[in-house]
Amino acid sequence: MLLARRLGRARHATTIRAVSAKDASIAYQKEKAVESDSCAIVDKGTVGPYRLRRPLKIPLSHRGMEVIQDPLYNKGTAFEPAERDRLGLRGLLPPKVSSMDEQCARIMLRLRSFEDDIQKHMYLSELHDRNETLFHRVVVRHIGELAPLIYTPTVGQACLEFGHMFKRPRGMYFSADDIGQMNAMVQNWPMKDVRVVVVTDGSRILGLGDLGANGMGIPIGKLALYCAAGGIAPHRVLPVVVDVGTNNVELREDPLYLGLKRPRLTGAAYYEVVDEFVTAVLHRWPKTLIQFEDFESSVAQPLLDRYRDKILCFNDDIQGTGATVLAGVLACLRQTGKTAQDLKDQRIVMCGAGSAGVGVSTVIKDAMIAAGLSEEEARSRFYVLEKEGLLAKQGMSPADYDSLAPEQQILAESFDVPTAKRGDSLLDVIKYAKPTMLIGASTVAGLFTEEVVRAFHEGCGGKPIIMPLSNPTSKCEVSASDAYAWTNGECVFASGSPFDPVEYEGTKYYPSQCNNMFVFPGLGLGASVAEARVVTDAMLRAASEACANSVNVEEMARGQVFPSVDRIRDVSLDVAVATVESALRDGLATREELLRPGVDVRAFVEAKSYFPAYVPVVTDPGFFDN
Ligand SMILES: NC(=O)c1ccc[n+]([C@@H]2O[C@H](COP(=O)([O-])OP(=O)(O)OC[C@H]3O[C@@H](n4cnc5c(N)ncnc54)[C@H](O)[C@@H]3O)[C@@H](O)[C@H]2O)c1
Ligand SMILES: O=C(O)C[C@H](O)C(=O)O
Ligand SMILES: [Mg+2]
Repeated sequence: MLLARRLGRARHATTIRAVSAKDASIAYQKEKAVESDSCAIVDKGTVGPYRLRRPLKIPLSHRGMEVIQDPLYNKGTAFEPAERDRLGLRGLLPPKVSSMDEQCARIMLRLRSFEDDIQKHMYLSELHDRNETLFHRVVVRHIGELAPLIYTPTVGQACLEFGHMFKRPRGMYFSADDIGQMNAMVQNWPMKDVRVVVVTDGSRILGLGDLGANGMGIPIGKLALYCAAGGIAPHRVLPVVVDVGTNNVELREDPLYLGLKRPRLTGAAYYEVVDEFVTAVLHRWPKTLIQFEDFESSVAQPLLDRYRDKILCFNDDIQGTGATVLAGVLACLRQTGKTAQDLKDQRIVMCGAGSAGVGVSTVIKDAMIAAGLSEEEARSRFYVLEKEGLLAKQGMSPADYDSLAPEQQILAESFDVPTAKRGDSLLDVIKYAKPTMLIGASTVAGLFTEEVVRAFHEGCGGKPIIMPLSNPTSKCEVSASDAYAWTNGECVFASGSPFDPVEYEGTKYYPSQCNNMFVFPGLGLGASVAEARVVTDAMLRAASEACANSVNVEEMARGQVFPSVDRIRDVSLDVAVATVESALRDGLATREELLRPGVDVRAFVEAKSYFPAYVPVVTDPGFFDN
């Protein structure tokens, strides 16, 4: 809490409402209804009237308390009588055997009794540490309600307070002090078949800056979505922090900080650590997908360039976000009866020239070229701003221009308003460029002021599209209620962090959430199931189109350009199938079963995706073969 106070936040009071027997009964009935309404459990072992559930094997030595204390095997009060005898659990649990419905009801009842989101986050992470199957089942059932608690925006607060709230470790830490040891260290992870690694160096955690080793909350949150939304089994995921120090002086001075208390490594020494980590991971798990997450911009693109053609990896903030925003843009065109070809007519003001701003602009620019524009024409439709105003070669010193990354140089070179110059303000750019889309990846809360939004609306000549992508909510460029009010309810609004529906002058508006959560779980599932060699732009484009097409009729009618988060599991399946099909088309899938003629890709991906359900637990010496 010390850090939270230093950063100006109030200490969280734990407020819990009392729960009665009547509340418990209502909660249980609701759980049963949710199950029959929306969760058709695919029990892959069901044959006629017999339920043959493939057992989960655990080491012979695992008995009694050890089973209860292992979150991958624990079922808590749901262990059946025969299992209680078989595993030495009799007497270690209360006599009543709970159903999963009852357990879910208990969790939700307790969760809803907390008033504070960070308390809810902690309660869920304790469940995660105690019973993974139940955690993921609750998340799958209540994803719309729980995603903002286990992921953005609450995960941002959890990272800020990580060192102070720390209870037990999850994932692995590879630090600069481990150089030379990493190949041995990976052997310490107990799971044999890791398929997805999400790694951060903690240097740019959401819009909160350098949080060092406290950034671990991000890979944990992303991988929770991989399991619940993407259908990757929990024993196949690994959250990682590569700790090369932190430039956050407050953290270095905090006695409770858990990472290396020294300035970040840079240059060759930095890349040496990341290279050793990547090599070690792939040495033990050659089929693993590595997702780079929340690396600050000066290393994000160089790391991507270093690995993208050699190993199965992607950078979520550059590529995942690019694919996601393009999906939103394609859905906006669909909303107004247009097609991808009409991308040609868009003019875009992007606030932010970091990984997200440049990644998104590059992806949309390439889509414009695919729609028929020349490279030069497509470039000229983008006005990218940074802290110092418009990023433009004109008006920039040659030295400053040379210091830009190549992707930034491309976006700074030509404009369809030729008088555009370095440092022009957002308001000026809006007035002369008359964009059709205003996107924020600046980390600056309130950047889209009333004056800016009204000028944008006036000049855009149609429905203004506003996408404030910065996370968490405290960094968002404009709130949904302000955006609707300042455009007389006419805008299409899609933000990185979620907003509740807005009532404006008697009409209800449904903001969309434009977050890479709609792409990375499905992209990762698809790339992993296909055992793809690499992640290509074509796979990302296919993922993007699948996401755009998954917005259903009701969502379209409500003005949404992204699906509701409640449907993220279905969307991820569509994205995964599109990813696999793209990999197959380009000869990049190596999974043998997928290479057979006439294979039903959707059925295959569905069959491979994890659904959290209890299966019988048996002891077996072949434990690691699961
Ligand atoms: N919604 C999503 O899916 C998603 C995905 C990735 C990133 N993001 C969010 O986008 C934000 C940016 O991420 P990043 O990695 O690019 O960060 P970054 O720190 O690398 O980049 C921020 C950029 O904003 C610019 N900036 C600062 N003040 C500005 C101002 N007043 N006007 C215009 N530009 C300004 C900076 O110069 C810099 O170029 C973060 O908040 C992140 O959480 C959202
Ligand atoms: O983590 C998110 O919510 C999206 C994105 O990856 C980000 O860094 O903001
Ligand atoms: Mg990120």
